Amino acid sequence: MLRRALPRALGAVPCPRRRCHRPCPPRDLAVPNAAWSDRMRRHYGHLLSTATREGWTRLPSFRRAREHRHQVPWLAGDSDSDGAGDTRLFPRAIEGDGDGFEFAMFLNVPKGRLRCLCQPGPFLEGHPGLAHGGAIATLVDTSLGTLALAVAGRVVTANLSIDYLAPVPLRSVLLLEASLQRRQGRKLFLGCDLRDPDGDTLHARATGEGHGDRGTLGTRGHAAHQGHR
Ligand SMILES: CCCCCCCCCCCC(=O)SCCNC(=O)CCNC(=O)[C@H](O)C(C)(C)COP(=O)(O)OP(=O)(O)OC[C@H]1O[C@@H](n2cnc3c(N)ncnc32)[C@H](O)[C@@H]1OP(=O)(O)O
Repeated sequence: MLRRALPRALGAVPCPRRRCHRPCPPRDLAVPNAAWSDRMRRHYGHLLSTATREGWTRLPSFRRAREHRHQVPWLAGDSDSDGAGDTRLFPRAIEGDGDGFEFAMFLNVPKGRLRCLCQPGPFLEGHPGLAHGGAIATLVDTSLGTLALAVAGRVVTANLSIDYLAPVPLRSVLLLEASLQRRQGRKLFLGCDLRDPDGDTLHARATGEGHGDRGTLGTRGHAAHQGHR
């Protein structure tokens, strides 16, 4: 008891690495939690109702890449070498609700589009009170990567270019709208805008290039995402 009370009395903060090692079923993290702001919840509700009406798919999101294998069998690479290790999908590496990336993605494969609603948390700080450019790049890469995987199967990011146009305050709400622009052989060209969904602010604009394995750019991703909601 003294061991717990003493650090508290000395003002110690809880360790941010709150890691759970107990075996438990994968938890879908792309749903509202107590750390989501009212704005985040409102936009999520709107996207969800639009999704149902207009044929978009809400993507579940898990802590580990392996937990996505039923959706995206080619996501985790060719090796099982990480099988026994304690790995995390990078944007899900921060465990406290609201501390890192809170996001939910909606996909429309026939239209070649993806929307990612996001609330960057306080552990993504760059300049005081603002999101780090690398955190924004992570959001962009994850969104473009997810869209590329969905439409084309096994793809890796070959190139990413981001124009940072306006700073992103921590805990703000952002809407990233991504689209597949064109295909050229094994190459996919994608782009996205990152905006304040309630205002005029365009925070970032990015383009990315995904490259597929020889012979894999086809309709595998499309088939894998059919009927997944
Ligand atoms: C629901 C899901 C939830 C889960 C969602 C999780 C989503 C996660 C998404 C994460 C995405 C990532 O971070 S992926 C990780 C980061 N990316 C990587 O590690 C990729 C590492 N790089 C590579 O593997 C390779 O370099 C490739 C595949 C990109 C290229 O290899 P290659 O195909 O053998 O290359 P090569 O024959 O030399 O060149 C082929 C053509 O590509 C061009 N080319 C080669 N490299 C590049 C380049 N970097 N940028 C532009 N163009 C390039 C060449 O000029 C040539 O053009 P031409 O002469 O034909 O015109």
